Amino acid sequence: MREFGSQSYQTRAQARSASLDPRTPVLVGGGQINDRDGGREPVDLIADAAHRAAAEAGSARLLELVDSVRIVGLLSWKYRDPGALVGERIGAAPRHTAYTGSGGSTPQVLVNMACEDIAAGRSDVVLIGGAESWRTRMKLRAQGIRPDWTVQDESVPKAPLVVDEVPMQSETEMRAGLDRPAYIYPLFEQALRIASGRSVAEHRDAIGALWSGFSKVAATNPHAWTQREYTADEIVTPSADNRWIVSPYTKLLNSNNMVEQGAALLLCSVETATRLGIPRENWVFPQSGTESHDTYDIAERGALDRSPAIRIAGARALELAGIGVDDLAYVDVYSCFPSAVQVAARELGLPCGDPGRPLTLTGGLTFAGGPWNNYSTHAIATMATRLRESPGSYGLVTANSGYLTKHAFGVYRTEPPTEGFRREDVQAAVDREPTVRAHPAYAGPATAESWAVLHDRSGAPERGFLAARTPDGGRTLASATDAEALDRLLAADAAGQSVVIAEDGGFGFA
Ligand SMILES: CC(=O)SCCNC(=O)CCNC(=O)[C@H](O)C(C)(C)COP(=O)(O)OP(=O)(O)OC[C@H]1O[C@@H](n2cnc3c(N)ncnc32)[C@H](O)[C@@H]1OP(=O)(O)O
Repeated sequence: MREFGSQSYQTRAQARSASLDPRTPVLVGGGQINDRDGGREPVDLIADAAHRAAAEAGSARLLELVDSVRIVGLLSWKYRDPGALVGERIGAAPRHTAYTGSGGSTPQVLVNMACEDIAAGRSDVVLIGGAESWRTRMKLRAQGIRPDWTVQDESVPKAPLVVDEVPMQSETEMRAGLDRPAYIYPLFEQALRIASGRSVAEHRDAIGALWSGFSKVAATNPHAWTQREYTADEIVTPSADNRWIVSPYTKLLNSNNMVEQGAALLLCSVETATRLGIPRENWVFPQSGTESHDTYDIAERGALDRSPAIRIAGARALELAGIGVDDLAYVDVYSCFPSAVQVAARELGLPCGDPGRPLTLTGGLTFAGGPWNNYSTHAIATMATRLRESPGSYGLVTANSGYLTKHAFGVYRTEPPTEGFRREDVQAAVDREPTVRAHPAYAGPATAESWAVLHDRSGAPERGFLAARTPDGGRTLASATDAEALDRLLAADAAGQSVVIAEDGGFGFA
C-alpha cells in the first residue's frame, strides 16, 4: 500500500531532496488565462499567464531571473520574436528566446528540451508559453479590421525555430482536398468503428459518452472555456447550435479554436528553486520525455486506427520513468477529436471510460478549449497543480501534432527521478513498423476502407472523403461531391465496397 501524502512519506521525501543534484530540472509553476472579454494580443496573455505561474510557484523574483523564453507557434498573430516581447512584459532580460513551428505536441517537446538544457546548465530559469486570441482575430477579420497589435520591425531578428512545423500537406492528401484536421480525424473515427465491429448507432453512442465525460471534467475546471456538462445525446445530435461538420462529427466533437486563452510554465534548477525559497511542495519533477512521429502522409499508415509512434514512444516514456501504465494516477491524453483519444488510449493500454482515471484533466480541446498549438501547455499546468495535491503520484501528458502525426510524452511527479530526467527520441524503432504504399495519383479499381462526409452550414452533405485500398495493398485518398456517392456514404456501411478512383482524385461506387 502506497503512502502518498502521508506524514512519513513527506519526511522521507524531504530527506531525499537534500542529496539532489542541484541541476535537476523542476516545474515550479503554471498559469492559465481565459480572456473572455477578448481583444488582447497573444504576448499580453502569455505575460499574464507567466505572472500567474510565478504566483503559483510562490516567488515574485522568479520572473526577473528567466533567462530563456520559449514560445509555442502562434496562429492569431505573427511576431518575429514573441519571447523578447514577453520578456519585456515580465521584467526579465532573457539571454535566449525561441519559437516553434505549428504542432500540438510542441509544448511537451519544449518541456523536454528545457529539462535537458537546465540539467546541462545551458539555461537556469525557462519560461514556456503560448496563447491565442483567435476569437477576436476572426471577429475583426470578418469586419475587414486588422488589430492594432505589436509589430516588430525588421531590425528585430527572428527567434530561432527550435521545433519544426509538422508537414500536413502530402500529395495524396491534397488531391482529395484533405487539407485540415477537421476533415481527417473523422476518417480515423470511421476506421475505429469498423475495427470495433460496432454499428454506426452504437459507435455514435460510444463517442457521445466519451465526450460527455470530457465535458463533465471541463465543468469543474476553472480554466475551461466551456464549463458545462453536456449529455452524450446533446453532443452527437446535430442541431442549430451543434451543426454537422464532417460526419460522424458534429461541432461538439471538434476541437474549439474560437477561444482567447494563454498558458505558461516556469521551470528552473533545484538549486535556483532552493535559493529563491520556492516551497518544496510546489516542486514537480519531469521524470521522462519521449518523442516520435507516424508517417507524415496518412495514406502510408499501416492502419488508420493505429499509431505505432504512440505505442512505442508512450511505452518508452513510462519505462524511462521506471513505471507501468497502472502506476499512473493521472493522465491527460491529447484530445482534439474523439478518434485521437481512442487511438492513443488503446496504444497506451489505458481503458476509455474508467471513472477512477479519466483520460483528461482539463476537459479537452472541445470543452476546456483548443487554442491551436497551445492546448498542452494548459494540460501540463493542470497536471502540475493536480500532482501537487497528490504528492508522490505519477502523471502522464500526451501531446499530438497534425493528423495523429507527431507525438510527445511527459511523465511528471513531485518526487525527483532516481536517474535524473531522461529524454529519448524513439524514431528509429517507429520507422521499423510496417507502413503501406501511398498512391498520390492512382486511378482504377479500389476498395473502400474509411470515409467521412463534409456538410455545409445548412446541414446538407457537400463532399465525401474516402480512404481506399488499391489492389497492390497500398492506399489512396479521394473525394466526391455527386449526390449518388454522398448518399451511399451516408446511407450504407461502405466498408469493403468496390469503388473506382478517377485521375483527378474523384471516385464513384462500382
Ligand atoms: C493536432 C490538433 O490539435 S488538430 C486540431 C486543430 N484544431 C482544429 O482543427 C479546429 C477544428 N474546429 C474548427 O475549425 C471549428 O470549431 C469548426 C469549423 C468546427 C466550427 O467553427 P465555426 O464554423 O466557427 O462554428 P459555427 O459558426 O457553427 O458556430 C459558432 C459558435 O460556436 C462556437 N464554436 C465553434 N467551434 C466550436 C466547437 N468546436 N465546439 C464548441 N463550440 C464551438 C463559437 O465560439 C461560436 O459561439 P458564439 O456564437 O457563442 O460566439
